[in-house]
Amino acid sequence: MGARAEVHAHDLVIVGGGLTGLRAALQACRAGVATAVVSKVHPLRSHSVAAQGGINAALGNAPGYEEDTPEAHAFDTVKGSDYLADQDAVAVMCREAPAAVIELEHMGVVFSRTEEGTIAQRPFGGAGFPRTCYAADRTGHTILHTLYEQLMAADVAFYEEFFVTSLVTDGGRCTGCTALSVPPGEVHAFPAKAVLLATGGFGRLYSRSTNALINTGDGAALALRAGAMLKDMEFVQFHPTSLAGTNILITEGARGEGGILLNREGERFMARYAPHSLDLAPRDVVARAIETEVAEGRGFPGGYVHLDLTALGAGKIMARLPGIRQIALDFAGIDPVAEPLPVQPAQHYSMGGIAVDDGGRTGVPGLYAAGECACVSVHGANRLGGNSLLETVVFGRRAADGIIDAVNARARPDPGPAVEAAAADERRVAALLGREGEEKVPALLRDLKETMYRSFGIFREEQKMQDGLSTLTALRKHAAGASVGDRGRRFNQALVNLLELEDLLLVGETVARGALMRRESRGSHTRTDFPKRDDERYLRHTMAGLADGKVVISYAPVTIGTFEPQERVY
Ligand SMILES: Cc1cc2nc3c(=O)[nH]c(=O)nc-3n(C[C@H](O)[C@H](O)[C@H](O)COP(=O)(O)OP(=O)(O)OC[C@H]3O[C@@H](n4cnc5c(N)ncnc54)[C@H](O)[C@@H]3O)c2cc1C
Repeated sequence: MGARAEVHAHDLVIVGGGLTGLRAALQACRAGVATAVVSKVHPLRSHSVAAQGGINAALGNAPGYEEDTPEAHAFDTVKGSDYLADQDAVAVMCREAPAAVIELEHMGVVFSRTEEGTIAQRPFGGAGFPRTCYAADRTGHTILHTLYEQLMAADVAFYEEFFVTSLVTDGGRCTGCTALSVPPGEVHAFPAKAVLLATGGFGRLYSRSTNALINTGDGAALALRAGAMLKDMEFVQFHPTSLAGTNILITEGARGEGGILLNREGERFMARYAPHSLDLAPRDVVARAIETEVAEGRGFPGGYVHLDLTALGAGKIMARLPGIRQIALDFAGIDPVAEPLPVQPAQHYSMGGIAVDDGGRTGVPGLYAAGECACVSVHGANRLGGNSLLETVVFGRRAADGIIDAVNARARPDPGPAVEAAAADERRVAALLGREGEEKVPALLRDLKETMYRSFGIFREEQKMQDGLSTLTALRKHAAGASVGDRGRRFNQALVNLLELEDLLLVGETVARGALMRRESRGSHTRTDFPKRDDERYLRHTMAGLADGKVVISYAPVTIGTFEPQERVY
């Protein structure tokens, strides 16, 4: 080592090759912006590929539900968010949804069809209409492959297996990033006029998660260290139905198609929690209900309830939920055509993220963010299923549109600061590889995840959270001396895991501090010691920033539009 870092200069560097990153890249390339996509895995292995149930748009294609509108979609979204979403951002997303879905169809996404041949739509939780467009139960896979195909014909540079380690700032402006090329184990410099973070969520902060192993909140940590703010980090979604034990997702589409939840007594218990919406209440409501059934002894030993799809029949399951059937067969040895599935809640989605406006701008000039790593605030305290895929394509495109204008007006930055940052990260990598500490990364990671699940899970309470925060502080100290084990440079996954652990610890602290300071229950943030929503004190966004290396919490107003906050009843 010691040689000068390799330098890759572009107008725009997009960090992340999921749906957000690819949709943004397509837009930027088509406008002639020299664009790079940097991703720690091959883009088609991005977590978006696992999305199952569908993408929302008020197309009104379901027979009998033709009167669906973007306004109805916006209302459901705002109510689902427990009124914490910014209503101007929600209006943008819902208004642009039909065109975004039709655009995907025109690119080649093979959506499932109605009898009439239009895009089929299924009911999803918290939605007043069947609004979720789907490709069986492989919607993310289908869309991601289509966007990737489109990009094969565009002039974009892909850097795969590059782990972004730092954002570069020069005079307060973001002028690129540095990334560890994992195969040789070298840090490269990426000077750029703009950087768009599209790094996905931080699900792997929790011991029970439906997320891919790569979802470690790197983007949020990078942004925070570069001076950007994070927003509403305490709002973490737990999906009600993951396969018990493995926590692989069983899509909400399974209930949308008619699946029902039963406790050990064979009771359709959702009738007690959401008498009108039943199994299709929003996720926060259903996850709490399952957790309560289990806690009160009406679950099955091992902590789960049943999701019964048998009434759907083999034909419907094969046509609409083939992936779910295969998952159940492969990972539980159960055929849902004949038997109910054991399900339990698991962490699923990060509502909070890097604070941005509806053009993806963070507070740091030149730095943008979109998709699950960002918080434009369309999900508030609880996301509705099907709205995340929508967010990726709508706000991925919008961020790119803003960036195109911005980069066209600027000259390329001096690459010097990026080169210096790469050299600094190279020294850091060498130091990490040389550490002799006793602490091992896998054990620290396990403690962190279990702490988060125990202290900042579905039900939260002051003392448990204080204990959790103390453990996080201790874990940060231990991690500062942890050794990597493998000292080699090539494909050093243990090194990547240590870098991810550092990011998760920082992100975890923002979740913890936000949760402790929000003394109310709203959406996914349920405090047993403060069970009511408190609009007077907490109808506001939690903002987390870094000052002298410490997480500092402040608050920002919520944008209310036509929908006045009301009690949520389902
Ligand atoms: C199992 C499952 C099913 C889902 N189903 C649905 C659904 O049906 N409908 C719906 O609306 N939502 C669904 N969601 C949510 C939705 O899939 C995600 O929110 C969305 O796909 C996120 O897309 P993204 O582009 O923002 O991030 P991702 O797809 O997670 O992509 C992140 C990218 O960032 C890269 N990256 C991260 N860190 C770094 C780093 N340090 N350096 C370089 N690259 C980095 C990764 O390599 C990856 O390419 C589901 C989620 C799960 C877990």
